[in-house]
Amino acid sequence: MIELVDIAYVRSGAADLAGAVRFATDVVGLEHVDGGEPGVAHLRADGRHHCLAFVEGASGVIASAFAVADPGALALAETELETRGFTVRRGSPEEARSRRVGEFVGFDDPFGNHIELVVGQQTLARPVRHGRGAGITEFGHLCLDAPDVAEAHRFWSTTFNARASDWIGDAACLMRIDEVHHKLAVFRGDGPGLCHVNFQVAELDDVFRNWHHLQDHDVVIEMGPGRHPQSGAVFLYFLGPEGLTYEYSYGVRRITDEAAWRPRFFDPAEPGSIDMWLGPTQKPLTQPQLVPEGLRS
Ligand SMILES: CC(C)c1ccc(C(=O)O)c(O)c1O
Ligand SMILES: [Fe+2]
Repeated sequence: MIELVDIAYVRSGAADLAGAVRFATDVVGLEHVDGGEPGVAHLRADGRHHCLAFVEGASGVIASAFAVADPGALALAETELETRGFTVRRGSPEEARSRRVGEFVGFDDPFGNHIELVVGQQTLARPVRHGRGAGITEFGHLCLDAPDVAEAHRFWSTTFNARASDWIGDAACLMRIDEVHHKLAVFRGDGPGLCHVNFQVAELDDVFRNWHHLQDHDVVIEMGPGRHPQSGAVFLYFLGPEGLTYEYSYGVRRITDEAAWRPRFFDPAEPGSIDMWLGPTQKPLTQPQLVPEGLRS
């Protein structure tokens, strides 16, 4: 069993690199950390050097990365994945530099999502210079697509230390690797992909202020503001360039009594199972079946 200690970053292709960076800073509120690396832009939300990297090229996710504890744990993870039949590739020193990590390995999960395991992700001591005062405090979670959510859970919970916190039928599984209700989610999709990246904000007011800001700037709101019954967080999903969906959320649950927590099963057809406030979906999050019938717009 490989122990993931945190999420690290998402690396994504951007056909219009400047446009993707402009949106991530001026609209989302991330910091552009100028690394002087042509064709690569690093975006920062918290102490991590970056949690999102755009690489000039075809749009779409390149890798989703998780941290393991140390180089010994990474070497063991490499062996374990190979024993389980995965083809694992060690990143070159140059690739590691671009990711601001000490070392990393990459492999494809059973559905074709490219995953990187990293050690020594760089921390920046200075405060985040937010592109806009959106209230972002942290890179909250990443959500992958997979055609079979139960199978994806089996993979993440047997190969790794991920535990199901809650299920939304066979449409989604929310998994924790520490006390936070989920840092990894899997959402049913036709194939592999990145469903969304989540950023936590400091206050409830930030969600609503951001909602107005996004509307004022003609950003496509995909869902929200609403409240997820799973994590209890107030959320807002919106669409950025390159097809990347962002989520702001406030107030995610922490599971502090590990032994007492039992995953719950929410029926996606039941009103309120995604949004306790029963809000409409302006643009469905890829999968219309997630939105209860009658609430679909
Ligand atoms: C609809 C998606 C998969 C979802 C569901 C619930 C939560 C939450 O409880 O916070 C999310 O963050 C989601 O992205
Ligand atoms: Fe989410």
